[in-house]
Amino acid sequence: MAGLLELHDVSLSFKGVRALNALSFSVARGEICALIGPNGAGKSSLLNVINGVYRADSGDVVFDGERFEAIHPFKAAHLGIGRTFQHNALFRRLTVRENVLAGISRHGKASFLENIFRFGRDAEERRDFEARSSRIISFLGLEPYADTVVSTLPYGVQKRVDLGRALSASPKLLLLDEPMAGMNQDEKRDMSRVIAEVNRAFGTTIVLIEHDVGIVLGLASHVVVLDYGRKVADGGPDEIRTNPEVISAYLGTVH
Ligand SMILES: Nc1ncnc2c1ncn2[C@@H]1O[C@H](COP(=O)(O)OP(=O)(O)OP(=O)(O)O)[C@@H](O)[C@H]1O
Repeated sequence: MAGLLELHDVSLSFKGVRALNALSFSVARGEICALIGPNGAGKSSLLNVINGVYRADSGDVVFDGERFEAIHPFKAAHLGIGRTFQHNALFRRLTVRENVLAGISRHGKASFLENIFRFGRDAEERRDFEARSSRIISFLGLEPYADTVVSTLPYGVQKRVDLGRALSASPKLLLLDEPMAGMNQDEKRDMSRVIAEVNRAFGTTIVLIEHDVGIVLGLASHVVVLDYGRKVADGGPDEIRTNPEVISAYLGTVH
């Protein structure tokens, strides 16, 4: 069966630096796929090609049966590709609820400001958005912070808010760029549990970048290992865990 996301021979260079080199793999509907590999391997560049921030030099991307060589990020979002960034894409002076509402509003008739400040054309739509944002906030365990300004929250909580913002648009595919970066082990375990719950409860297909291999092998059902823009391994966590080349080159000792 065709994957929700398929990459065919995707290459991308920056002034002679090959960020992605004829990369092909497929992400099945409903799976959690982790991208791992050393710094500079091409992981973020790949997410940027998938959601249209970068245009591949060659190759193509097929998302949900639709093939594209280049896509605008707004179109990607409209097709159902959601995204978080290494550095959160949050409105730092707005509250958690307002940030989640902002993610939803992008897909509505009323403007973001109309929804935030509760004026505007479509009261029914606004009530629906507010109910959806409350459900997401509750699902992510963010209720205690719902009316708190984002910039005052601990980093780990902000990462969860960013996940809520991306989730609010009900994406089919969620791209998470280092959702656990800068977290301690307890925060990572919490975030990992939340990501698994999102995947299970909403059936959202997830592609994530994470450096902590222990966390990745416990969370992902599919792991793609990159180095210098090339794919060096592609399989289930057990396959990756026991791949001698992967262990010696990228993972070190895995427990
Ligand atoms: N906008 C850019 N301009 C120039 N070079 C870039 C740009 N983005 C990425 N690169 C280069 O492309 C290569 C792949 O970078 P990329 O950020 O995709 O790797 P990564 O695996 O995400 O690394 P990290 O784990 O450090 O985030 C690197 O050599 C990087 O320097």
